[in-house]
Amino acid sequence: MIELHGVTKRYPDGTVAVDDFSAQFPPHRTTVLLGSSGSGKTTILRMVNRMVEPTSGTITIDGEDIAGRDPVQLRRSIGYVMQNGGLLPHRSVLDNIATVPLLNGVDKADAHARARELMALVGLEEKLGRRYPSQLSGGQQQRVGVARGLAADPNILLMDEPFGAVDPLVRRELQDELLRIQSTLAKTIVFVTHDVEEALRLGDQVILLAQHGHVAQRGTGAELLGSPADAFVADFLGLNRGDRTLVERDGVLVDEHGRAAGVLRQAQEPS
Ligand SMILES: Nc1ncnc2c1ncn2[C@@H]1O[C@H](COP(=O)(O)OP(=O)(O)OP(=O)(O)O)[C@@H](O)[C@H]1O
Repeated sequence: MIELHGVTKRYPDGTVAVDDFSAQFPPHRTTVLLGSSGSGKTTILRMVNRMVEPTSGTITIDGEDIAGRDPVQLRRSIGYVMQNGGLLPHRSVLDNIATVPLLNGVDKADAHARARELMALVGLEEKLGRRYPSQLSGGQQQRVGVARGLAADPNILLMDEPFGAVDPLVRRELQDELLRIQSTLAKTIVFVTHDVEEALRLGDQVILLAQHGHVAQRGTGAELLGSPADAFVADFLGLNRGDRTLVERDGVLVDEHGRAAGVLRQAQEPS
């Protein structure tokens, strides 16, 4: 369990990105931080692996305050996937995936063998392993990013708008792939997005943020849709927008004409 208690981040220029944020990210579940640009999602995510240090407040992982952990060791123990993959341009796909195991001292042959397994897991053909990132499509690069995040077999995977830069069809494929992977690996995932549909599809828990990391509402997607806390939440979720009223029916979002407008993630036990 990842727990944040009264966490505030004030950047050196005085910007209060996150103000008194508290939350729990339960194990083996996907928590989505949903919010518009500048609401503090990335800052919250990066405080979990100490890429950003909180100004005040406490973050614990399984009850242990991470302020007492070695930051480099902590960072390497947590998977991190960022928008555009964040791949190293002059390293092959295999080397990119193997980055953290290699840093951890795993020998190259073993690290590459593991990288090849992960390529299969995320749906990449083995022959792509010798290519450089620029020789891949955007969707393939994102798959490499996911494989790299999983390479050290972390319990926790932080994902920062990982599918934001690809077209809607590929985005949907990548979401499906993540759901499939998560149904077997059952990692503790924290996933940042500003896309409502993506949040509803992927999140076991959705935390909708207003500015400064203020929690507008948290719950399952169905809870947010079924009883939005206020006008901001309803508006953000696209409920009651003009002539469009979306309701949830058996896990599917439908409009007033009964047309499907999206799919909700069903809470399920990982197998
Ligand atoms: N290094 C920094 N120095 C100063 N201000 C920062 C820094 N990083 C982020 N901010 C500010 O903190 C606030 C929250 O930013 P953050 O990137 O956490 O939001 P976000 O919700 O992830 O946004 P986006 O979806 O655009 O990535 C914004 O006002 C941003 O300008």
